[in-house]
Amino acid sequence: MERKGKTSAENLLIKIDQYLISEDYGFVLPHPQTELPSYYDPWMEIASNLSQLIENCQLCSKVEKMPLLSTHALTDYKEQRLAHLALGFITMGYVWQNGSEKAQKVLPGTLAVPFCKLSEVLDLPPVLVYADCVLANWKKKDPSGPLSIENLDVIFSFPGGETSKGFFLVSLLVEMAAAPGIRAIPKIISAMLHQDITSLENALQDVTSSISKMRDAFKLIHGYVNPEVFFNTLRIYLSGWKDNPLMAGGLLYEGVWKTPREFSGGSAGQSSTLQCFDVLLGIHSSPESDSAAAYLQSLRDYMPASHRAFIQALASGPSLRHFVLAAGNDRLQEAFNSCVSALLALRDYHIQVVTKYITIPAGKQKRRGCLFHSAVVPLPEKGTGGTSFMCFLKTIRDLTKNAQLLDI
Ligand code: HEM
Ligand SMILES: Nc1ccc(Cl)cc1-c1cn[nH]n1
Repeated sequence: MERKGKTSAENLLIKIDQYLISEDYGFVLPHPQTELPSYYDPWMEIASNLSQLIENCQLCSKVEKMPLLSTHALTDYKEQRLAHLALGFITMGYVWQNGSEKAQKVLPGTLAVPFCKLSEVLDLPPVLVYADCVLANWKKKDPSGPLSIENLDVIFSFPGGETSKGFFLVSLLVEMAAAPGIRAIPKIISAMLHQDITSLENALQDVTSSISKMRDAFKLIHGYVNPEVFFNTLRIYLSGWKDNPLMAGGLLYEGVWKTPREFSGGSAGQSSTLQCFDVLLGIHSSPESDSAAAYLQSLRDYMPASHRAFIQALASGPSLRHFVLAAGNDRLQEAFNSCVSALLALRDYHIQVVTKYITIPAGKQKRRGCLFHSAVVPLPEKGTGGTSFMCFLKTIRDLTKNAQLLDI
């Protein structure tokens, strides 16, 4: 998709579908494939019945009896994304089926070998990523119906039933709300290159409106995700094995690598949407000096390669911040600051949600005196009860706040 000899700005003016970004769906995979050729039935049967197999303690034996399948028949991109999604769900289910304190440390070769081969083809890590369980894990119930949560379903889910489904579908609707903002980005680049202030102002208003609609979609979380089920069940299955005290050294991928390998768990920090808007607005643009920014930047390795390339092209293009500052135009600066304010409001709202869905249930669990381990988000208490992930979120929030352009 990158054309040699073109500047990154000109590359961005290539239609975004060259980066496998949809005009209508943004980074969401449009109309994901829901079936694989029957040769892959052993994978699809397990992934489609994961919760029941875990509940009946049958997952281990099913995986270990799985035939070693070749990935060669997976030639179409949407087939490959569905297969990575299915193997990702099976892998998380297999590792965490006995709870976070009794993680399986070895992934059987019948799963590890095809998962790693397919991950290499897609340039994704061999772990369930956000692009799997949110962006490629959806279908309409009634194909002629609306893109509403009532008419959407997931392809695969974890234990935690409706909460698992709701968490992925609410995230999907947040991503879909971003589409108008993402398709405004090439218009912004073009307006800067052509010194077109009016078009730039209009495109920035599209970004603001889109981010506001993301927050509206986010509010659905309260009606579809239960805090206790999220905290005690779903969160565990999204856990990774990087810097995870419960899986020191990571997971051994049998038949692939001789030593265990570390990979992070699923996180919306892997969302190309939020990282795009951060780069566009020049938020936390110094990973060398800011560990939170460095952590987020490291998660780009967990994004589809073409989406990662789009963010990199955006980051190496003309600075919107500098353009707006140099223009010395009040209305343009207001339009820029409205984008930042909308993103700040989204992050503030997110922190409120995290308090309801993690901090409060964690406090209840502590008061119940349970041995407390968190896998998906290590929750070491820090000083005055400030946890590392909450400090991380507030750092990113504050970096967003500081991105406002001061009055001319
Ligand atoms: C029950 C709901 C949610 C909880 C408990 C939650 C929790 C967290 C936690 C603990 C982190 C920091 C650690 C990490 O990276 O995993 C985080 C990061 C993040 N979450 Fe969520 N989250 C929730 C829903 C969402 C949704 C629906 C979105 C948007 C689709 C989202 C977007 C993000 C982003 C973009 C980050 C990276 C930090 C940032 O850019 O601000 N979260 N979330
Ligand atoms: N919304 C999400 C959906 C899926 C997965 Cl795997 C993670 C998240 C998330 C949210 N915040 N941090 N991670």
